[in-house]
Amino acid sequence: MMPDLAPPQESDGEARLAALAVLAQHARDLTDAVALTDVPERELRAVTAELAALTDRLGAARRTAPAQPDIGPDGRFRHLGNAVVGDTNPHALPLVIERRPEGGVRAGITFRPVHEGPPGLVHGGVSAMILDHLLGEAVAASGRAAMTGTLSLRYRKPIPYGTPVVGTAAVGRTEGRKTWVDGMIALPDGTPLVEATGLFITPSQWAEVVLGG
Ligand SMILES: CCCCC/C=C\C/C=C\C/C=C\C/C=C\CCCC(=O)SCCNC(=O)CCNC(=O)[C@H](O)C(C)(C)COP(=O)(O)OP(=O)(O)OC[C@H]1O[C@@H](n2cnc3c(N)ncnc32)[C@H](O)[C@@H]1OP(=O)(O)O
Repeated sequence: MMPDLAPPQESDGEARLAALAVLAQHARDLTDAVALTDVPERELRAVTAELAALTDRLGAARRTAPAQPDIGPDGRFRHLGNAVVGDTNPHALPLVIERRPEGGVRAGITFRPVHEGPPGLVHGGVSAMILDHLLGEAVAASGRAAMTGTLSLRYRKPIPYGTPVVGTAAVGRTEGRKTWVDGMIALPDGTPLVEATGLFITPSQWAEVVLGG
């Protein structure tokens, strides 16, 4: 059995979810502003007090988990609370993933200063997270659903933040519940920056629905 999609919470009207997505975007902008601010200490303390009050207001009604996967108004699977693609998750870039007509997936990515690893460059763990997700989406685009079993990365060149790069992934081969997937993050001219290969496993409990037995 596949995990059931969560029944929508009564308060999850589309207008509220759209408002939450706007709030999440402001929270992303806030994290960038925090990472880059150079205002004096007194101003930092004043902003901190205002933020603490806002955190309390949002916490007045609090769930135990972010938005769970559901089917959006366009009839497509979505996961608004996901750390990579979730519109209502401030941690998400959020990545917008297209399915390519020739197979596989593609996403334009612009990393931000909050993704800093080596000075001035993107953290390798952040690019690994993005590639993990892209590989998983390529598996889903091929008509399967699976979890990462192994993920192997080759960091060829550092990724600059602030400049657009491109992520791609496509399924290589399948064998029973196993799906091998390759992907990369590259410059727009195709120069590879990080290459990934992963083995994704369809959990035995999902196999009947996903693979027909
Ligand atoms: C993640 C999606 C959730 C949403 C689901 C709903 C709908 C899906 C639709 C769309 C989704 C769209 C996009 C998804 C996007 C992103 C994906 C993000 C991916 C992640 O971020 S996901 C988190 C990290 N991931 C884990 O948290 C996995 C933890 N783990 C487990 O949950 C189990 O461990 C599991 C399921 C891996 C296997 O469990 P199992 O019981 O089903 O399989 P079993 O043990 O029977 O092994 C069968 C054969 O696979 C081999 N095998 C097993 N495990 C292996 C491994 N790790 N490496 C190499 N080979 C392995 C065995 O050696 C055997 O091989 P053999 O048959 O040859 O002997």
